[in-house]
Parts: sequence; C-alpha cells; structure tokens
Amino acid sequence: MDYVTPAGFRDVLVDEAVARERIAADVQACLATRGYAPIETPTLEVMDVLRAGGRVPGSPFKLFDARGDLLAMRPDVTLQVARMCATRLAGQPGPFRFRYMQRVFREAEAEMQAEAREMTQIGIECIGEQGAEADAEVVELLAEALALAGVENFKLALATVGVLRALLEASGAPASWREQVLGAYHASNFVELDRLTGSCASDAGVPPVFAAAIGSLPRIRGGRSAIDEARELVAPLGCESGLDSFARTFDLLAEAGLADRLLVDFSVMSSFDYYTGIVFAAYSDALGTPIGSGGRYDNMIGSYGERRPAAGFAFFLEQAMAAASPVGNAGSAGPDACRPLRIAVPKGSLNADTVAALGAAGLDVTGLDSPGRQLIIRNPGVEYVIVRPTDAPTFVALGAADCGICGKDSLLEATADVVELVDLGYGACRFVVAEPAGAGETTAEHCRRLGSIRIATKYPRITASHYAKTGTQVEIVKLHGNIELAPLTGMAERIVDITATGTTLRENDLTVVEEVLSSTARFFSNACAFRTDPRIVQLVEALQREADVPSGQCATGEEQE
Ligand SMILES: Nc1ncnc2c1ncn2[C@@H]1O[C@H](COP(=O)(O)OP(=O)(O)OP(=O)(O)O)[C@@H](O)[C@H]1O
Ligand SMILES: O=P(O)(O)OC[C@H]1O[C@H](OP(=O)(O)OP(=O)(O)O)[C@H](O)[C@@H]1O
Repeated sequence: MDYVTPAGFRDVLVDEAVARERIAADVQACLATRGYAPIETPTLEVMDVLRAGGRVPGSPFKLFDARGDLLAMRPDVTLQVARMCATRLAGQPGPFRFRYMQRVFREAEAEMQAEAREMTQIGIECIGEQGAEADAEVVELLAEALALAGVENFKLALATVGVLRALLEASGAPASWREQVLGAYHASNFVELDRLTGSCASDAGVPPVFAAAIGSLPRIRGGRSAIDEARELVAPLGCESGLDSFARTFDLLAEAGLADRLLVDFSVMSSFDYYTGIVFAAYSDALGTPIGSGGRYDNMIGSYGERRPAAGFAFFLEQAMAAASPVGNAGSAGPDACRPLRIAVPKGSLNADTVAALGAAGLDVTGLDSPGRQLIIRNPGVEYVIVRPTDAPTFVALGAADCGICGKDSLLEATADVVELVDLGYGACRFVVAEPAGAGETTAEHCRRLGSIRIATKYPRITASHYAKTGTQVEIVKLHGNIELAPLTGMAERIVDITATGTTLRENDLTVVEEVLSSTARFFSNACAFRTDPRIVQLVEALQREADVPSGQCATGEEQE
C-alpha cells in the first residue's frame, strides 16, 4: 500500500507552516486593530442550508450523516456567516465586523485531480454597514492583508453591478435574453456578448441603444476616468445606479494611497445573484488565477431571515504565498513587465491560419510555420508554446500561457476559466449527430427496446450538453479519433462529430441526423493576464481588425453557455 494523502490534500512541513503562521498572525492582528472580531464556523453544514443562501461556490464534498441529512464540507465561509447572523445574532443591533481564517474544501474536476481540494481562506465580513466608506474599508483591508502576506505586484480590479442591472431592467428585454447576457458576463465571454448585443438583440426586440451600452460596458477599463466613461455611456439611459457611491469608494481608496493598485474594469462583474454593489478581485502578474475577491452582497443574509447589508472579501493563503514567491508557479512568467507575451498556438488544422492571423496582427511569427519538433518558439517580445488544440484552454487557464487560440469546440469541451475575446472566423466546422445511411428505423427500435442509444464522440461534454437539452437518454463512449468507425462496426448507434467539407461522412456512408453547434477559432486569454497585461487588449484590437467575422454577428446554432 502507498501511504499517500488523498489527491488535493497535503501535509504542510515546518518551513511552510512557520511562514503561514507568521502571515496569519500579521493579517489577523491588522484586521483586529480595525475592529474585526474572530469567528469560527462548523466544518460541516447542512447542504440545503448552504443552498438557501443562493450561490454555493465550487463543488462541496458531500456526505450523509446517520440521521440521513445531506451535509457539505464548507466550500466557503460567507454563506455560513450569513446563516449565523440571521439566526444566532437575530435581533442584535450590529453592526458586526468579523474576521476568520478557516480551511475550506472543494471537490476537483475529474481531470484536475492535482488541484488543491483543501485551502485556507482568510476573510472578513462587514455586516450592517452601507455606503462608500464601508466598501472602501473592505477593499483597503484586502490590500493591506495581501501586502502583509508579501504579495507585491497585485492589482485590484473593481466594478459595480448596479449599472448592468439597471441597463437590463430598463431595456425591457425578454428574460431569456437577459439571462444569456448575464451568462456571457459571468463567463467573461466577449464573443458571446457581441453575438447577443448584435443582431440577436434586434431579433429579441431590445432597443439598439441599450444593446450597444450593454455590449460596451465590459470594455470600459482604466483609472478614475473609466468611471466617467461608464457614466457617459449609461447616463443618457438613466442607468447610473451605484456609480456615485462607486466613484466615492474609488476616491477614498485613492486617498488611502491605493490609486496605483486600482483598475476600474466593468468586466469583473459576475455572480449577479450574489453581489448587489461593488465587486472586486485581486490579480497578481505572478499568478495565473485571482488571489482573492469580494464585494457587497446586501441580499444574502436576508435569504436566511433578518435582512442586513454586508460586504466582505476572502483570499486563499496558499494563493497569496504563491504570488509572494512566484518561483516555480505553474507557468507564470513572473512579475517582469518586459517578459515576452506567451501565446498557446494550436498545431494541426488550425495552425496555418493561426500563424497568418498572428502575423497579420503585427507579431513576429518567424519560425512558427515550420517549428519541426521545437515546442517553444522564442521571438523578440513573444513566445509561442505549440500545443494540441484541446490542451490550449488548460495552458491558458492555469497561466502557463497568457493567451491562446483554439476552436470554440475545444473551449466548450474544456470548460476552462478563460476570457473569450475574439471570433477569428477561420476553422469553421459544424458539430452534427450522424448515423449510417438508412439506419433510422433500427436506431429507433434500439431506443424503444433499451430506452437509450449509444453515442461515440471525441467531445463528451458537448454531447452530454446537447442531449441534456433535447432530453434524450444516451450512453456516451469517448473515442480519440476516427469516430466514424463506431457506428460502422456496431460499437455505437450514432456519433457526435465535426464535419467541415462533409467528405468523411459521405465516404463512410453516414448521414446527418441533427445539428449540434457550429464552431470557429477563438482568441482567448488568462483572466489575470487580461487584467494585468495591456498587450492582451492591444492584440485583441489587432486580431479583431483582421478577423473575418465582424463583432456582433449573430451566428446560428452556436452553443449557448
Ligand atoms: N475538418 C475538420 N476537422 C477537424 N477539425 C476541424 C475541421 N475543421 C475545423 N476544425 C477545427 O480545428 C480544430 C483542431 O482540429 P485538429 O484536427 O487539428 O485537432 P484535433 O485532432 O481535433 O485536436 P487534438 O490533437 O488536441 O486532439 C478543431 O477543434 C475544430 O475547431
Ligand atoms: O467533413 P470533413 O472535411 O471530411 O472533416 C471531418 C473530419 O475531420 C475530423 O477528423 P480529423 O481529421 O480531426 O481526425 P480524427 O478523426 O482523428 O479526429 C472529424 O473528426 C471528421 O472525421
């Protein structure tokens, strides 16, 4: 037997434990001097109680106790504090200022077993206070805590969700369109947002001025002037909700000496069911993932009973320590602003068009069209990592590359946390369900007899999502290539696969039964790189100019996320 810890759980040895203890003591002392009192919450929480608070972050570990209650190991502390306030502290006047440092637990995705599943969350909840002063206090304390943890090059990206809410409300748009827009904001998917606010908006009867404002808002970023820019955009539509308070918060933070750290960025808006005012996230150019985040969530405590306004932040100690000493971080190229921009370039059928697109965007692509077996091509100012297209999202999401290119299909299949920025137009293909010509009746009989059919595919997520929508029960078999063989050999009834020219289907006597989605190549970025490296936005603009697909085109059949 191997005496190993469970995947994602680890021992902390003395040197690291000493460093953790020091940071924890410094941060807790700082929070204490600002009036924050310690609290602790239980490791286990009743799952339904967690769900009652709205968004349950991550996927919690779940277990049944002897009473038959479904319990969750806490994936986060904020929901528990909300529950505690509305129950144990009901009737007490407040305000409350709480701090905590607790382990949280989250299940990992099947293919990300190396990911940490136990992390130390440090955070505060400022409950019962409202207004710019309280918001600034919370953001300022996150900055202080990160500095005490030794994180040097961090940026605080800030926005307020009120403006988008007001725009959506005032637009009179149908609920389904609004939901899709929120989904695109939440996923940082600019391509989808352009699709929705382009011709899709007119199809849905959304007034063009509102569609245009909703599409432009997440592109507004910068210093204090970005708030004025947002105001100019939304004031004529009467949708300035929350902007005055946001501007005041910015000014208070600037007065506290944080101006250089702040980045107003209306694309950081997410979790609209949860946040009601300011939202913020801390990014370091030494780390591929955000170090911490927070915001105002005035409705959450009310979902457990007594209503109280609240704001807070949380960060992972392990992330902060990794950002403080970046050596050895997964792929992070470190805080040197002069380092080359690292781009994940797909090999295979997208390669030639990708090299052409990057060259047309002004990058030095020397040697990229014929790299031989060389996996990294280094040119002045840029480094190309040559990857299998299906791996490109993983390289970018984990910060091993700043940005990358692959098909929309690969992005959907990977469900990686990246910012989808440009539809490059090339690599067009369709995903279809196909079966041997004339097999329709046999397949239907099979389905009648067994209640499901077997589908072979290289894309199990896209396939599962398609059949979840159609409500058909299927058994999915994952293959790695030559998918067409599956129905020809009797291994499966149908396939879900790419078709471009239709030659492969034709030559193997397969016919299309259903359309699933259409795909083209996308340029996408790591979320931190997008917010800390201005070269990404410059590249987006250059690629957009060259792309075949104008932004806002309402592609048909594209997968909705
Ligand atoms: N006829 C086509 N066949 C395959 N892919 C196509 C075709 N037309 C466009 N594409 C796009 O090109 C992408 C890359 O395809 P390619 O065949 O080069 O790699 P792959 O073998 O699917 O990926 P991996 O090597 O990572 O498994 C696809 O994900 C799809 O978006
Ligand atoms: O409509 P067509 O132009 O004929 O293209 C479709 C074929 O291309 C893809 O295969 P790929 O070449 O990627 O090989 P694979 O089967 O190994 O995935 C896809 O899986 C189809 O087999």
